Amino acid sequence: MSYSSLHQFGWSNLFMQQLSYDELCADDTIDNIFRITAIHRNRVEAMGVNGEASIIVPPQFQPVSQNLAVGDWVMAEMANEHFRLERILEPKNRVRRINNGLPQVIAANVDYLWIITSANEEFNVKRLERYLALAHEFDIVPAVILTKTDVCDDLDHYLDRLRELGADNVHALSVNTPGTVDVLHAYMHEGTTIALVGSSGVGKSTLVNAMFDLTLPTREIREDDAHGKHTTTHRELYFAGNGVAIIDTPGMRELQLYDSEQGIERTFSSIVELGERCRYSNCGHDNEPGCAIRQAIADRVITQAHFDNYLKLVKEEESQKRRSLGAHVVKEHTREYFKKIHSSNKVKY
Ligand SMILES: Nc1nc2c(ncn2[C@@H]2O[C@H](COP(=O)(O)OP(=O)(O)OP(=O)(O)O)[C@@H](O)[C@H]2O)c(=O)[nH]1
Ligand SMILES: [Zn+2]
Repeated sequence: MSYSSLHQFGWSNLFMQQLSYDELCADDTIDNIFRITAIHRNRVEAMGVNGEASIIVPPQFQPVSQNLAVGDWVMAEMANEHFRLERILEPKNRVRRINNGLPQVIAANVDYLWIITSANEEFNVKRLERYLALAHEFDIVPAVILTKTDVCDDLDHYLDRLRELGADNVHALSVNTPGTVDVLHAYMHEGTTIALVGSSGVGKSTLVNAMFDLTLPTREIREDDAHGKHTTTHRELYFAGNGVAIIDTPGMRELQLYDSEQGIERTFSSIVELGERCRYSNCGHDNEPGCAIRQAIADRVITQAHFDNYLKLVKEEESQKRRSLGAHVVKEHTREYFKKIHSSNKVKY
């Protein structure tokens, strides 16, 4: 079996180069390489060249939710007829969030984030901005996909709002309008990993089923745990026939931003740039004279809602930092943050 047979699951040189010379020489190394498809309390489900396997996670990698995510590449050894996790390969990226005050990893090695929204009352620019910030923070290429354009009376309204987002990849389509989904083929090459986000009912499953050789099963799988009790678990990564991996996790839907300062800056780059032009370096963008942000809102260059959402995300980011790092660090962080916004750092008259 050659390593190229792992490409369909997303294997690349990034992982290959983490193997030692001895590992590369050994014939059976490839049988011990897996990509995680589901996470449980003490074990993970994974895909390898010989098919699916269940891998026991020993104590040094616990708690599983903080150390491993769907999409991770791992190495495991067979012991007593069970695979045991030995090593986690350094990922290309990892999506994190805070859950009950603790950082949790929810997905790893993601190439594209398909941010799905529908052309109806579900549509919400603030939510889209939040998802864009998430993608930027974790180095994932975002694509905003507007669905259900076939049942919408005023498509221009939605297209205008999308334009205001300033995102690079924006697509409007409907599974009922032949040809409109074809633009998405540009994202679908062998070895690519696409994660889906979007509210319930926007058409995520419908789109995946239309685009891929794959039927998304019902999300909840009943199974027996070690004590014979029923637990509900989630399968979260699927491989489509064309070698594309799809990540669809509840965690992504409940996302809160974590350590997302850079993502916020990139998503709201126009606001950050405007802030540098305020007359006073410590401008609170409230009623100060010479505030470039207030002026831009008055001139309709940016909307009040866009600025409010920016402030909300900055505040959310700070309160999460406070919870996870302690108040002292947040104070320092906030100072640095605003220093950066006012990097020109001089008062202009
Ligand atoms: N008219 C129209 N209906 C669509 C389109 N895409 C999806 N739908 C319908 O929207 C409803 C919800 O679609 P789903 O694919 O189940 O939505 P989802 O985002 O996967 O929802 P969850 O699984 O709850 O997260 C279904 O009744 C679909 O038939 C579309 O392009 N046009
Ligand atoms: Zn200002």
